[in-house]
Amino acid sequence: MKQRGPGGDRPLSRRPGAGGAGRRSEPAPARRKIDKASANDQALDSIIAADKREALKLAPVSRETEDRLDRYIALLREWQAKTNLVAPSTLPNLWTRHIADSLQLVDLASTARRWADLGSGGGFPGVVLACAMAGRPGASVHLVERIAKKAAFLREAIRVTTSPGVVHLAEIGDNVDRITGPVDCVTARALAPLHQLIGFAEPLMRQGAKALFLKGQDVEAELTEAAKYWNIRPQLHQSRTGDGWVVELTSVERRG
Ligand SMILES: C[S@@+](CC[C@H](N)C(=O)[O-])C[C@H]1O[C@@H](n2cnc3c(N)ncnc32)[C@H](O)[C@@H]1O
Repeated sequence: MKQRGPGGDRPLSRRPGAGGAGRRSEPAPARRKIDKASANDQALDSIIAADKREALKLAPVSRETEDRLDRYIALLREWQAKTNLVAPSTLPNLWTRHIADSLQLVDLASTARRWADLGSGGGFPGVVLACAMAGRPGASVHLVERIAKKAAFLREAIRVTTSPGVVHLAEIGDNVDRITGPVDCVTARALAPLHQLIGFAEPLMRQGAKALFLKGQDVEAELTEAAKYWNIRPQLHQSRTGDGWVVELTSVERRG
């Protein structure tokens, strides 16, 4: 029986580009697209691998933690295709920009085992901290996020990394004082201006938590604003991964 090309009655072997004997065929457009996409994926893979080497120089981790972080990044890249978890422009620098940025907090609270990360989004710093805390006795990382899709991603990330995270799909204001048991350290990145972050974290800080907030270059202006509402004695740590700062607070008191 003769094969028919789609939408016509000419034999397939006679279609233009079908590659008759002695004639070099051009790849069909769909195939060309796939080849280009996979070349792009491979280029991105090697950029990310180089960035990972840089990141692990800035923030070294154990082999076990690295394995967990690899699984997390693989999942994030898979989900990123359908859900915006990080700014697409930061994908080549996932490890330095997001992973190392988050890991630097571990050294600033070396005895902390129980953490709460507010507004976790795609998991920075919360999932990274959970990966780093895995295997430590008594470790837990609470991740608070109000968008259901992101909370679903965070749950999956905690599952695939087998790390001690607890995801709360909730508004911070409604949830933060319902986190059971005391927390040693409360964190947030790219969530809100400092004076609001302090308001979010205050219930946990009253119970003894210290706060580590990842902030950008305009930290001085945010501190000036925060000082209108709060008595604070901030300690500033220059970020290991860029121009930003980590603001450390061990106590806060509402003014007047
Ligand atoms: C800009 S993203 C930053 C995410 C992550 N911390 C990071 O640095 O990549 C802020 C996240 O906080 C969440 N968020 C903002 N306000 C919140 C609130 N009041 N309660 C819970 N989640 C909140 C948003 O849904 C979003 O996912």
